[in-house]
Formats: sequence, structure tokens, C-alpha cells
Amino acid sequence: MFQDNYAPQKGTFTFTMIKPGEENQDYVGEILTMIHEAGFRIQAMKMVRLRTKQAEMFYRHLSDQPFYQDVVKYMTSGPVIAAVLEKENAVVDYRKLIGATDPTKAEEGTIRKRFAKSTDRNVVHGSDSDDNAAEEASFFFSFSERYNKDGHCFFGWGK
Ligand SMILES: Nc1ncnc2c1ncn2[C@@H]1O[C@H](COP(=O)(O)OP(=O)(O)OP(=O)(O)O)[C@@H](O)[C@H]1O
Repeated sequence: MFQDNYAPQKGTFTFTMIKPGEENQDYVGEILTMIHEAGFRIQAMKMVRLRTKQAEMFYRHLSDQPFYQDVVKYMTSGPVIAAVLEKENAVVDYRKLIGATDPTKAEEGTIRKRFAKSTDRNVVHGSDSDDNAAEEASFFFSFSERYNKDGHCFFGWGK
């Protein structure tokens, strides 16, 4: 019953969050359309409000930065939409789609260029490596919450 070929292969998916805020919730439909039109398929998605400890854990790589507590406060200020996105070369292609961390430096046609007002409220998160995509996807989703294109849930990681 548990077939290995249901396992997600590293390099074929990334993890994203649409960050909190009324303005970002207004853009959800358009952001998902951009994601879809760029060729990503949604394997899993949920709306969830992070607790402080969870946000601290998720952004622990920034813990020595002066803006760390502001990021944690912002990321816990309302619900985020978390999703696992499937595509060949997903991590690199999704970072291209979202654009630079600072939206003033983001290229035309990117999500941050279109919707983000500032670096500290830059609308979306995207994993920056395959290992982080795997860790972040499993931070939010259990295997039974992720589905392949045939509608079968994943039971483990890649062979
Ligand atoms: N100089 C800064 N001032 C304020 N907030 C910042 C600054 N740099 C980064 N941040 C916030 O911390 C988040 C994580 O920073 P990181 O360096 O990991 O950038 P990123 O990988 O582009 O963003 P994300 O992890 O959200 O995809 C940024 O998205 C932004 O919200």
C-alpha cells in the first residue's frame, strides 16, 4: 500500500508562505495565479497562525540580526498561507518568481516587485535551498497532507 514512488524528490519542490497582513490577503488570488502561470503545482496548502516559538524557530538563522524580533512579531501578527509547490528546479525558479528580498531591487514581473511595499513586509517567503525546502515543508505539513499529481499522498522522502 505504501509505495516508494509517492515520495517527493528533492529538487522538485519548494516551500512558500504568503506573509500576514490585510494587504497581503487582498493579493492572495493574484499571487496564486502568478504561481500557477509560472508552472508550479500546489502539493499542499493551509492557512495557519504561527506561535512565537514557531516563528522564532523558522527564522532562527536571523537570530543575531537586529530585526529578528520584528520579523517574529510580524510573522505572528496574523495568519500565513503556507504551501508546497512542485516544479522541476522549483527552489531556483521560485526565488526568481518572488524577486529580491528588498522589493525596490526586485525585477519587473516578480511577486515582490508587484505587491511588496518594503523589505520587512515583502509579501512572500521562498525556500533558498533544497534542504531548507524539505525542512520547511515538513515544519508545516505531515506526509499525509501532501499530494502528488495523481492525488496520492506522500509517505516518505525521496529514494
Ligand atoms: N534589513 C532588513 N530589515 C528588516 N527586515 C529584514 C531585513 N532583511 C531581511 N528582513 C526580513 O527577514 C526575512 C528573512 O530574511 P532573509 O535574509 O532570509 O531573506 P529572504 O530569504 O529573501 O526572505 P524569506 O526568508 O522571507 O524568503 C525577509 O524576508 C524580511 O522580511
